[in-house]
Amino acid sequence: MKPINEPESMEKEEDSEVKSLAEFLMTYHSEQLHSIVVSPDPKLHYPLCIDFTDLLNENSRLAHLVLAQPTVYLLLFDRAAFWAHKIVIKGLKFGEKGVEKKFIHVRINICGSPLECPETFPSIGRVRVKHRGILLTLKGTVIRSGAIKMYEGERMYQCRKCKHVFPVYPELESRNSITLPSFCPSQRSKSCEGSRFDCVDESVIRHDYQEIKIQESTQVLGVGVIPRSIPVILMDDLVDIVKTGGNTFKDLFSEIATMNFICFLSFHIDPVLYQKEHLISVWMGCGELEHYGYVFVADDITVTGILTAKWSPDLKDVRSNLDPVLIANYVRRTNELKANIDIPNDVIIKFKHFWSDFSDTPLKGRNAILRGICPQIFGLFTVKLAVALTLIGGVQHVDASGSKIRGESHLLLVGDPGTGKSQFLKFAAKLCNRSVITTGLGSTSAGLTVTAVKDGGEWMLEAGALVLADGGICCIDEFDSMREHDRATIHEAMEQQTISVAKAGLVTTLSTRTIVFGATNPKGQYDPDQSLSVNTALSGPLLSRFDIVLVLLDTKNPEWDAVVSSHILNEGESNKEDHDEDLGNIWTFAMLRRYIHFVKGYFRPVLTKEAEKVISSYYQLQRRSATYNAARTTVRMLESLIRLAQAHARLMFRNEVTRMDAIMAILCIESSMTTSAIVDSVGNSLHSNFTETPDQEYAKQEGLILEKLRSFDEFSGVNIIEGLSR
Ligand SMILES: Nc1ncnc2c1ncn2[C@@H]1O[C@H](COP(=O)(O)OP(=O)(O)OP(=O)(O)O)[C@@H](O)[C@H]1O
Ligand SMILES: [Zn+2]
Repeated sequence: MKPINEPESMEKEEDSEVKSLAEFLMTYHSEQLHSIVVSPDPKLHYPLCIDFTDLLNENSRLAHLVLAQPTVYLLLFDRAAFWAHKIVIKGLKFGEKGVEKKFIHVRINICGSPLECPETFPSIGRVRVKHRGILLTLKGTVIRSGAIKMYEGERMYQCRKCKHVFPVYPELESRNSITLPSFCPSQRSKSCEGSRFDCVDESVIRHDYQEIKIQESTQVLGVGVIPRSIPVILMDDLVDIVKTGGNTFKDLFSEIATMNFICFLSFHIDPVLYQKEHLISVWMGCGELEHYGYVFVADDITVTGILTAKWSPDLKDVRSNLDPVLIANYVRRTNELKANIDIPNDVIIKFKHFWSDFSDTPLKGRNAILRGICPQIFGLFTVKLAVALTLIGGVQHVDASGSKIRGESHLLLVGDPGTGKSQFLKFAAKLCNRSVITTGLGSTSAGLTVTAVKDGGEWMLEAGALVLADGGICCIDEFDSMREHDRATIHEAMEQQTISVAKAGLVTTLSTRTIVFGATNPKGQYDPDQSLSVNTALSGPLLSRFDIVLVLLDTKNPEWDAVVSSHILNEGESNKEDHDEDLGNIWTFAMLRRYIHFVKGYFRPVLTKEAEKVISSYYQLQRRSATYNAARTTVRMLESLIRLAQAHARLMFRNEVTRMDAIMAILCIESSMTTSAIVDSVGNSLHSNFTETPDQEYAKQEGLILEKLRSFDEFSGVNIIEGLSR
């Protein structure tokens, strides 16, 4: 049985389009064709990726036809690829073995082409009927992934009268029904008029099939706009290409297949056993998955495909709708791309020059950077330092017992209304390349963590804010308003950075390597005599997951009010406080974003002995001091001190954690304690301001802290953090 792509003969078919497309492929993609030809397996579906820009340059007429009539021209392109690979087989060098393939799919990458325009690249919420049938590109985060199924695609029919054989394609819109032509499509000179056709045995082509759902990123929406989502159909080599709460299933299955596990990966409710070389849907409890180190990430993807529509399933008492759906032709995962904010060399040289200018007054240089954080907010030095350290974070490592200690810090602002919390949340979200801004209740039904939803009779997992922000930051306003079920799962999400799910038969583990930046108002009037738990209605264990908790009390402070009001009123003239203008010009938002990204990726600071001694003494002092707050003086505090000290070293553009970094980490923790153990001046972070001589100020603070630690006899004691900070 010749495969569907096989034109009877290029000459007879007079199919000049196929010929031109085949020539284009031979010119631009001979290596891909060659590697397809020498691959051994004739039954697999092979992708052949082309750049739309090349096609546009080579043959703009054809490029526009592919854009306007992709349903026809993508099929012609596949036939052209099939034809071209046969030519390559004929042209193989002596001794090279080529295997004829049945399925080659041309995949169109529009990246960098003029197609990246609103017309052909709208946001998901702007998709309309006018986009139906053209080659469309959408961008979003994978929030759901359905079971992997088999789909009966094209098949051959034969005319009873003239024996002409022709392909018939099922229509997705009408639930893959087959519509036969009313008359024989044979184009022989004498038309046949036949109207009765038989399906040719064994001619049905079956495809791997998977349905996912992508949601537009909340970052590109205005505040309060509901993120839209759209189903996407993946077929053949595109199945499993994205991860949503699931590693690339292929690696997972091939590993399990070799282990001959017959269990069912809980994503697929209807276990379907494919042949070994395809996929074995397998049961697998999350324990085993986690045991094999499979934790999961929601992918940001760009999908190019054909927009069509599909009737929703017939469900009792539920109206059937014609839902838009995108049939994917090409999928590009962009999280890795997004992760690499481009930092040209000349910018790195600027960073180095900046620090060489401040080699004598390093904290003055640091404060110039901190002033770039939320410049519209006056003062709040402690908050700006905490935001910077939280965004930069520490170094993830594995401790002596083999468990992973997170590198990401978490920050909570507890403040009266109007103290600038939301401004900091929004600014921090913009500084990160991957961020989700939400409220404690969560902006979708999935809330903060994850939820199981029934879609077309099939259970799926829908990722919540923390899963969608994996690898970035999740800014949560009204943190205390989260749902009960989120309160339970967020503990694991913030510390172990995973969410174990066991809902509706779905058992898996999702990854949440996310910075959590929360903001909440105190419960009623903040009572300094009460613990943080009482003032925030957040449990001690949940509070202990935050490296820093800053309290912003709008206590009446006349000179502070005068300074802030004059700052706000003069905002129009100069957006900078009175300090060196050119410093403000260096640390623009873009430079700050690049700096944070650079120091986070470039430095892996290790604690010096001095820093270890200061941190371990402070921790032991805390454990013994009368005012210590049990909920916050746990080993977690020790890990926080190390993370913050490492983050401060990175902020200072250094690869080792000095005593200064350790003391800065202590000052941050002290600010969190509200009732400080050793530094009296902290407490209400709202009125912390930048000083003109930070280096001199620091020398005083350092003396004070070391004095307290020295008086504490453990200062020369056993160093308890040896090995913690590797
Ligand atoms: N120190 C400050 N300097 C300049 N502007 C400030 C300062 N503090 C607050 N503001 C201004 O007050 C307004 C309120 O800020 P914001 O909305 O962030 O407060 P909030 O703490 O989030 O309030 P709520 O708790 O009600 O959400 C903003 O316009 C902000 O710019
Ligand atoms: Zn016929």
